[in-house]
Amino acid sequence: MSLGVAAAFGSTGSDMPGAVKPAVRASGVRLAVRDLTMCYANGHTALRSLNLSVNAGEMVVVLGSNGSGKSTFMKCVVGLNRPTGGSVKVGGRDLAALSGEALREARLPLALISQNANLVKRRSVLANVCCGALGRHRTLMSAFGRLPRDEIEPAMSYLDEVGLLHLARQRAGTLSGGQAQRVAVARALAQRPDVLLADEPVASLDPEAADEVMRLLRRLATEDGLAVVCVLHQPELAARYADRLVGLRSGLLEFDRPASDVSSQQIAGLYLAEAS
Ligand SMILES: Nc1ncnc2c1ncn2[C@@H]1O[C@H](COP(=O)(O)OP(=O)(O)OP(=O)(O)O)[C@@H](O)[C@H]1O
Repeated sequence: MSLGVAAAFGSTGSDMPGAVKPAVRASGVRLAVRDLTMCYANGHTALRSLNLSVNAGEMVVVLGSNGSGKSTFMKCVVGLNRPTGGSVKVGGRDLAALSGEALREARLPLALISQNANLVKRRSVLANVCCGALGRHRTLMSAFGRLPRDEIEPAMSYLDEVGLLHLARQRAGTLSGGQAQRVAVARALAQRPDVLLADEPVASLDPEAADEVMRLLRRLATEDGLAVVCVLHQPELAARYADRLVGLRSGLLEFDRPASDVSSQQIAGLYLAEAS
């Protein structure tokens, strides 16, 4: 808990009631994808027997050209697409085998950040972050328009975590693109996930803002023990921040290796091969 949050609550920090410090997660596999296959209704197979494991504290970046299956992969993992084969295990439960309330509950440890921050522009930054907690408090949906009181203090600490505590009371519609994306990260943290999925989180950001968001994701993996899976179209950012690079081509896993072992030729080949 930073002095900033402590000051906002007139406290010295650790003695604050209900203070939330992001827990450093125990090590171990957080996401285990086995033989993941997705064949769309039109007969197009977008993923072919994909295998991927992500540990706590690890940051994996998925690369691949347009149409290689990156978004399909993310949607299958988070349960927005029902895979036609394979398993997606989170916390020991196979999301691919669940539906309805059981799926909703089982995917609570997963948080997704998209290309657009999708904030409610007319509401405050703080209110937007609190919204991330709604999945854990379903009855709060009925109190729409009011901040869940118990979640305000943690939300402030998540804002502090992304370096935007000073903007807590500002309307979300006034933020820059980079700030909005960092608020989206704070909103994801309010969900208290074990696995953070980021689908092209820097696509609409300038290089400086993109770097800031990537640094943040890296820190959440290293310091808070989150398992981070990020889809990027910027190989140079991927090489700079990821522990592992995963290359997709036509729905197939082309490589899954430590970032330092992947050559620029291999990355270039990923895109050239897809085009041919
Ligand atoms: N709902 C759908 N029905 C049929 N085919 C689909 C559907 N969604 C995606 N596809 C196809 O599946 C393949 C993979 O698409 P996907 O969106 O996962 O690729 P991507 O790697 O995320 O691409 P991009 O980098 O352009 O976002 C593409 O050929 C796409 O046309």
